[in-house]
Amino acid sequence: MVRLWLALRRARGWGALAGLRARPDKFGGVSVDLAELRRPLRLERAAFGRWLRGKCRAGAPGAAGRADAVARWREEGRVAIWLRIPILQSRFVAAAASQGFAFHHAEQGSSTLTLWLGEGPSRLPGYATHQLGVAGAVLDENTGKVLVIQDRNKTLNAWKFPGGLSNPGEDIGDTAVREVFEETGIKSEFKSILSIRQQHRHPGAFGKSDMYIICRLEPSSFNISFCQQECLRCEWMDLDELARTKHATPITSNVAKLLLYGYREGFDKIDITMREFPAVYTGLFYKLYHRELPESYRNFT
Ligand SMILES: NC(=O)C1=CN([C@@H]2O[C@H](COP(=O)(O)OP(=O)(O)OC[C@H]3O[C@@H](n4cnc5c(N)ncnc54)[C@H](O)[C@@H]3O)[C@@H](O)[C@H]2O)C=CC1
Ligand SMILES: [Mg+2]
Repeated sequence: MVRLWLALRRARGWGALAGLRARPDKFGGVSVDLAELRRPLRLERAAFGRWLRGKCRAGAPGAAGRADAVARWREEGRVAIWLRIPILQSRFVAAAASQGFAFHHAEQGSSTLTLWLGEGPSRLPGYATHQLGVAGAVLDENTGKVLVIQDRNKTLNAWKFPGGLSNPGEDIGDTAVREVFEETGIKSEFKSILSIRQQHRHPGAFGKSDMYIICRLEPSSFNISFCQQECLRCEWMDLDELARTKHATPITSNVAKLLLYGYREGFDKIDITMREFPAVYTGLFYKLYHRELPESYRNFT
């Protein structure tokens, strides 16, 4: 009899759920990570579905592997369930979806699904809403020339500042400096932010919103060696000419005029500069970007 029970248990994979933990969060939800399954291959998709539905009797008391998972969390007054599923265990996604779970987000190696159990519409925060692109307006103050490119992959060959998408965890200024170097071979240093463009439903952002920041950079090398895959043309152009030409993208045109104003009247008129501070999270720092604040106001108490 015991043998039969064990055989049944093994066949259905219920034992694989033992040891799975439900971790409460400070908002009243619970998180379950299927990466914690000890023998994921032994757990059948249907068995997982039954466990979620609350029709199996697997696992130890107190563990997430006990019966009535969703119903029990609902009774306990949990407001939400976060379910992380490693990509190789993706067969469980459909089982969870049939219980009302929906995708919250996916990373390269896993997806996270959520189910809102609380009163009224879901109050769970969404995932990433924007992609970030950063360009560098590299101005050689000695010659009044600015570095411009034409993209190889665009139908309209308009002049623009070199730039591209930010990598995860990358500072705005670092993206500008890196992209400028990769696309043109020019080395530069971050000075300030000049403009921020927000565009919703951007076709190049998979229909999401796009933030496009243009930074003012100071060059430390001048010999162009541009990337043949990404750029059609690249040159140092008179800032006056860029501000006047019709062959520039509208954003480039506007920012060229702003940069010209700063070049003539003083960059303090246009710069959004950066200061770094320790974050409340131990060991981390953040960067604060704002217009120049006089010393007397910085120390204002
Ligand atoms: N007004 C302006 O001056 C313009 C501003 N932007 C902004 O610049 C930022 C993006 O800059 P980019 O130079 O485009 O990024 P980027 O410099 O990071 O280059 C993107 C690379 O990905 C490749 N790529 C894109 N989609 C692809 C696909 N489906 N398959 C294969 N390869 C693909 C491209 O060919 C390119 O090599 C965005 O924020 C955008 O809004 C873009 C164009 C013009
Ligand atoms: Mg680019």
